[in-house]
Amino acid sequence: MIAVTSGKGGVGKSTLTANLAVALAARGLSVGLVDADVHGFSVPALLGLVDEHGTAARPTRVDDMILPPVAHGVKVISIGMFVEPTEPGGRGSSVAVAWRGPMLHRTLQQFLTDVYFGDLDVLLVDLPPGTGDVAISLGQLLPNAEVLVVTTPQPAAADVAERSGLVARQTGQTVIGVVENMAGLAQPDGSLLDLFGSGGGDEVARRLSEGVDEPVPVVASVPLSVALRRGGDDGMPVVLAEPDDPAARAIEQAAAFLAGRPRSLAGRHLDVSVR
Ligand SMILES: Nc1ncnc2c1ncn2[C@@H]1O[C@H](COP(=O)(O)OP(=O)(O)OP(=O)(O)O)[C@@H](O)[C@H]1O
Repeated sequence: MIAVTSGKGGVGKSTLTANLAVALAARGLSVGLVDADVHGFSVPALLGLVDEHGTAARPTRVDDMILPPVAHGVKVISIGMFVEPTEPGGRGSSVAVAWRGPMLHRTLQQFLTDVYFGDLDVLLVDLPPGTGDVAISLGQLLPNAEVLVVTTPQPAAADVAERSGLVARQTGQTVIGVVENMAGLAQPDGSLLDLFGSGGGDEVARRLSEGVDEPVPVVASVPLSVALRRGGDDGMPVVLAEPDDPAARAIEQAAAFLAGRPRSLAGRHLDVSVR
């Protein structure tokens, strides 16, 4: 169980989580993905699970069980699969979900207990940005989760990203790595354009390594990439659509790190602590 978090929105957390899930599935792992970004769910669209009307694929119900749709080998569940889009032709996330803490907590709990994922090697959870209700709920529901922190290279973003890692740690979760996204864009002349500065990933990793036994590494630095953005818009993740793109390679590096960790949810109950 790996939760992906970020200090603030728009840093590419959902895009990276979707690509990581697909990259892990392509390695032959059995992968589930929970889109817990209930206010800004975008995972169904990123994985091509939204039709031309903006309606996300529906899970199948069998008695009390919810069977998640499968996209590119990944079993996916999202709040976007349970609501109607407000704008025809929207991408699903235009639905305003104005839920407060207890409702979010119950939804997350239901996603983790009633959705039948079968035997999984990895379950990725896309958290909403920040340190709010859902992050804390997840910490309570899944105290054993491991956490990846996504940040941009901007040094100013390091504070909020660090805080999201610290909140995870306070609820007993383990921060296993930092992914830097939106790093330098390669120019035709070979130089790098550091649109969002540089060093943010290293800085967050350094701070989160303070006072813990195992240092927190930067597991990948993913450059700005038109192909990555396009893959998200098309519902065809860049790791499949354009695997030689530098962003796809960086995501593969993060996937290799995750795949190499000793983990198996196979045959294990998810260890959800219901309160
Ligand atoms: N490396 C990148 N290069 C170019 N565009 C990117 C990159 N990473 C993400 N993007 C684009 O940035 C936008 C925000 O990405 P995304 O929705 O994944 O962010 P997020 O952190 O999940 O945001 P939120 O949590 O607020 O929903 C998207 O349009 C996505 O295509």
